Amino acid sequence: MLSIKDVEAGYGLTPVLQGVSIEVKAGEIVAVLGPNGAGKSTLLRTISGLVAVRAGRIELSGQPVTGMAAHRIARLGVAHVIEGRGILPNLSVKDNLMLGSFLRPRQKFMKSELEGALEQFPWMSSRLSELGGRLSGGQQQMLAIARALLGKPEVLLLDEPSLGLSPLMTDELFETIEALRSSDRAVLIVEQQMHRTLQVASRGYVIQRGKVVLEGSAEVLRTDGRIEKAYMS
Ligand SMILES: Nc1ncnc2c1ncn2[C@@H]1O[C@H](COP(=O)(O)OP(=O)(O)OP(=O)(O)O)[C@@H](O)[C@H]1O
Repeated sequence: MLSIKDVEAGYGLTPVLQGVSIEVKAGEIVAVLGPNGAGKSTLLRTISGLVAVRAGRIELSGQPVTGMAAHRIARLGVAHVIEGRGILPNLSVKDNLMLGSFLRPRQKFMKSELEGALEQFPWMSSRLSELGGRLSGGQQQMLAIARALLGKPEVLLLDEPSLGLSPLMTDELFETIEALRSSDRAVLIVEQQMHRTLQVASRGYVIQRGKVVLEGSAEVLRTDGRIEKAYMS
């Protein structure tokens, strides 16, 4: 579904990703872990076209998207829930949700789609007319995810969704993420909460200084002491 091969990317003169290769198949939740500044967010930004690819290639369901503009990549089915939620605080919850369907201009925003989203996030039903900015941090994060899902993405990129959430909201968020597993969607999640993430992911990659230093099944990574080392050094 999503294939990243030998990708290099960075900002100005600073190289960040240095030959990163990652695969995410449909139906998988794959974790990207690693210390602060390793390049995890840069990896997601490179996939969604917000940061330019300097070398290597990115394919989406076999189609090359390397160097494509971000809006085209989004249209091909990549939804990026950026770090820090990114909802529009002055729009209602419903309007925020409706923005999720803008990628499919020829289709009307179906009532049934909204109902589908609300089934997944039942608490939203009673808050549809409230301003997004009045929701708690965790609820805003769920709203950002619900909005991304309304675009019916093939690939969902989640950047540190638990950042700043209370332990209770974090529990709820991880339950939501686990429920995102579906046979036709690939999810790539960047998280600091290593153990929690490896409970919902099937596989993971550990990035250190812009390189993949460890990869494997979540089960193996959970018990691999090298993962802690990668965080320390
Ligand atoms: N917009 C930017 N301009 C210049 N350098 C940047 C920019 N964004 C990130 N960097 C640098 O790129 C490197 C990788 O940052 P990135 O945010 O991808 O790391 P990360 O692994 O996601 O870490 P964190 O968990 O702290 O967000 C860091 O050295 C960071 O300072």
